[in-house]
Amino acid sequence: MTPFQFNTTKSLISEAGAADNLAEICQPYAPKNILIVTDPGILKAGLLESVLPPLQARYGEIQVFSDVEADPAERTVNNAIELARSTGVDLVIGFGGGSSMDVAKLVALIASPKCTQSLSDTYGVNQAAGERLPLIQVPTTAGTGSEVTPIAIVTTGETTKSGIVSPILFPDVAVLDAKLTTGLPAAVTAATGIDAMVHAIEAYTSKIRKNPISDMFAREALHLLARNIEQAVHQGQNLEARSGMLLGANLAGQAFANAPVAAVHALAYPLGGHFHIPHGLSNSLVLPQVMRFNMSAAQAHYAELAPIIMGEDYLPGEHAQICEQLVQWLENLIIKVTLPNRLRDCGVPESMLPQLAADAMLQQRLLVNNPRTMTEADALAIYQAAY
Ligand SMILES: NC(=O)c1ccc[n+]([C@@H]2O[C@H](COP(=O)([O-])OP(=O)(O)OC[C@H]3O[C@@H](n4cnc5c(N)ncnc54)[C@H](O)[C@@H]3O)[C@@H](O)[C@H]2O)c1
Ligand SMILES: [Fe+2]
Repeated sequence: MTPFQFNTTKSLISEAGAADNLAEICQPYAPKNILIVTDPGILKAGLLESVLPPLQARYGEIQVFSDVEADPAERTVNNAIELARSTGVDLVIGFGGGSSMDVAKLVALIASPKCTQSLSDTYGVNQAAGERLPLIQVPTTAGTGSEVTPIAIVTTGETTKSGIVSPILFPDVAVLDAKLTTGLPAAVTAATGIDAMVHAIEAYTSKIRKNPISDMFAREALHLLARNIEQAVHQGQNLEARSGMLLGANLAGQAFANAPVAAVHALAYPLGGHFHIPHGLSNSLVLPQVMRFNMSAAQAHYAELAPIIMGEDYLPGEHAQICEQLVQWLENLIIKVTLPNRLRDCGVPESMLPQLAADAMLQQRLLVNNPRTMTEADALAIYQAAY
C-alpha cells in the first residue's frame, strides 16, 4: 500500500443547535477577548442573535468583524487582522461560509503574537509559519468544508485567487449546526452543494495523495450529498436534508484536505476572479466537461463512484458507458437544482475564453493533482464546450 498521512481538525461537534453552546465550546481555551469573523448576509439573516448573548454573558464584550465579502480580498483580511491586533483578540470564531471561515483562519494566524509574518508571506504551500490563536469554525453553508481543511483562499489583485495551504490552518474545533443552514437561499444551497460534491469527486480521483481514508470520506460524502441536495434546495427547512448536506460537505472537506482537488477547481477560479461567479457555481459550470476530459484517465474511479452518486438510477455496464451515464446524471442534477449550466448565461463573453484558459494554467498547485495532464489548449477546449 502507498504510504500516506491523514490530518484533520482535532474536534468535530455535530448537533442541531450546537452553536448556541459556543460559550462552553470556547471554555478550554480560557479566552479573554473573542473575535467573531462573519459577513453582512449572516448578520442580516439573524444567525448571530442566539449565539452572541451566551458568549457575552460569559466573556463580556465580543468583537465582531462582519465585513467579509464573497471571495474575500487581501484588504478585507488585513482589516480583520488589524481589528484583532488592536483589540488584543486571543480566540477567533469563523462564522459563515468559506469566505468568513477562510478570513478567520488567516486572522488566527497573523494576529497571533507568535507569528511574525504578514499576509503576503503566507501564499503558497507550507509558507505559513508560527503559532496561531485558538480557532473555532462554524460553517453556515454546506459547501467548502473549510472547517476541516488547511486551506484559505484570498483574492489577490483584481482577478487572481491565491491559496494559503499549511497544516497550521487546520482549525481546533468544527461546529456543525444544521439549524444555521435552514434559511440558506436555494441558489446558494445548490451552488455550495455542488462544490462539496466536486470536492469529493476530485479527492477520489486525485493523482497524488488519494488514500484509503480520503476515499472512504469521499464515498460517504457523495452518498449524503447526492441523496439530500435536491430536498435541501427545494425544501430548505427540512432539517434532515440540511444535516445530511452539512455532514456531507464536511466529509468531502476532510477528503480533499488530504487528497487535493484538481482541474475543476483550477478552471473554476478564473471564473470567480474575472466575473465574480460564486465559487460553487463556477465549479458546476465546468464539472461535466472536465469529467469528460478526464474520463480516459479516471474511468475506473468514476465507475466506482457512479452507483454511490446515482443510487437507484444506476445501470451496470461497461466503464465508458457508466462514466457517460454519470456525467449526464450530474448534468441533470445541475438543471434540477436550477443552476445555470452554460458560461454564456453567466455574463462570460466568448472572447474571454483564451484569457480564462491562460489563467487556469496559473493554478499548477491544483493541476498537478488532475488524473490527466491538462494543457492550455485543453483548458480552452473545455471552456468552449461549457460555453
Ligand atoms: N478553505 C477551503 O478549503 C476552501 C475550499 C473551497 C472554497 N473556498 C473559498 O470559500 C469561498 C466560498 O465560500 P461559500 O461557497 O461557503 O460562500 P460564502 O462564504 O462566500 O457565502 C455566500 C453567501 O451566502 C450567504 N450565507 C452564508 N450562509 C448563510 C445562511 N446560513 N443563511 C443565509 N445566507 C447565508 C453569505 O452571506 C454570502 O452572501 C470562496 O472564497 C472560495 O474560494 C475555500
Ligand atoms: Fe471548492
